[in-house]
Amino acid sequence: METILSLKNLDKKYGAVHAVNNLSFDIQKGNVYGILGPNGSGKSTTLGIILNVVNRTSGEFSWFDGKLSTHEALKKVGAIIERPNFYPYMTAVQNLKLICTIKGISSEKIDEKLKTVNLYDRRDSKFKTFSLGMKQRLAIASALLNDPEILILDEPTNGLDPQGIHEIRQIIQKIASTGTTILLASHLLDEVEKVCSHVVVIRKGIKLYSGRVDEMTTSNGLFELKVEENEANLLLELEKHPSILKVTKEHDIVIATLNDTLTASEMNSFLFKKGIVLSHLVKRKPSLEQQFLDLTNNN
Ligand SMILES: Nc1ncnc2c1ncn2[C@@H]1O[C@H](COP(=O)(O)OP(=O)(O)OP(=O)(O)O)[C@@H](O)[C@H]1O
Repeated sequence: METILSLKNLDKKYGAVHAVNNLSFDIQKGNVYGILGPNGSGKSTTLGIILNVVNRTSGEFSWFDGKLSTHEALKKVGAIIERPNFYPYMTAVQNLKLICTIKGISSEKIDEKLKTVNLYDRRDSKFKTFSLGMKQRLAIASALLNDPEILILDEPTNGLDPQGIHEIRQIIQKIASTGTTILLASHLLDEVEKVCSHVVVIRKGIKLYSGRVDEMTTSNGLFELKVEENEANLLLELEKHPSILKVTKEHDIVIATLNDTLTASEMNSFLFKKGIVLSHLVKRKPSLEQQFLDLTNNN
């Protein structure tokens, strides 16, 4: 697997504020990564360091297995880390042409990138007529003009309405499906869950977890159960089962949290043999939100 970016023991202090604390992780080609953390956890600072706009205090980072200097590597990176400045009285196409001229890149990809972000029909409209969501989509088009290996976005849906958020997330998924690696910073669990395959969870600059979103905890999940009669017997049998860590109640539903793997049919058949007939049985994984809270609490 090709490593696009590698961070090793990266550290950044702003005076007494330890914004990034000994942070290490790798970004592999073709995945969608989220840096997830609450406000002030060091996400923007981390992105600033790898894009050479913030100086690190210590530690290392290397692009493309260290084969290229950071300056050369950044030509293969598309990034939006601030609200971009476009000219309000120029059209979408005119703005993108100007960016191509400034960056010294060919303007032949402008139409293709406008199509990617669903702005082709509005290509000749002035920037000042665009909604916030359209402005953000034009920014993404501008970051794609050089066909980057990796697209970096800082809080890409901040300030947008639900429709705008949905559009941006769809576009990110579309870009990822063409093989472009993506790294986005977000404080929204929901966003990372919907868009990313991998996540680096940070709090106060410290990494709490990095890995696949769907393997964020080793939790075995839980069962929701209900019986029409003799609930006391159900509780008793569940408490005796070796794969069950704890038994609690939420309204009229019994929750059995697992400490080992157990399928719904195994659970059903175990209880049936004990003479217990269930009226409700659902197996659930804890939500990402719960997993995130568990991680931050445990650390
Ligand atoms: N230029 C700066 N000077 C001093 N402190 C800074 C500076 N930039 C960031 N910080 C501090 O570093 C910490 C991390 O900030 P950073 O912006 O990287 O976090 P973040 O996770 O991106 O948060 P947000 O989503 O709110 O931008 C915060 O405590 C912040 O106040």
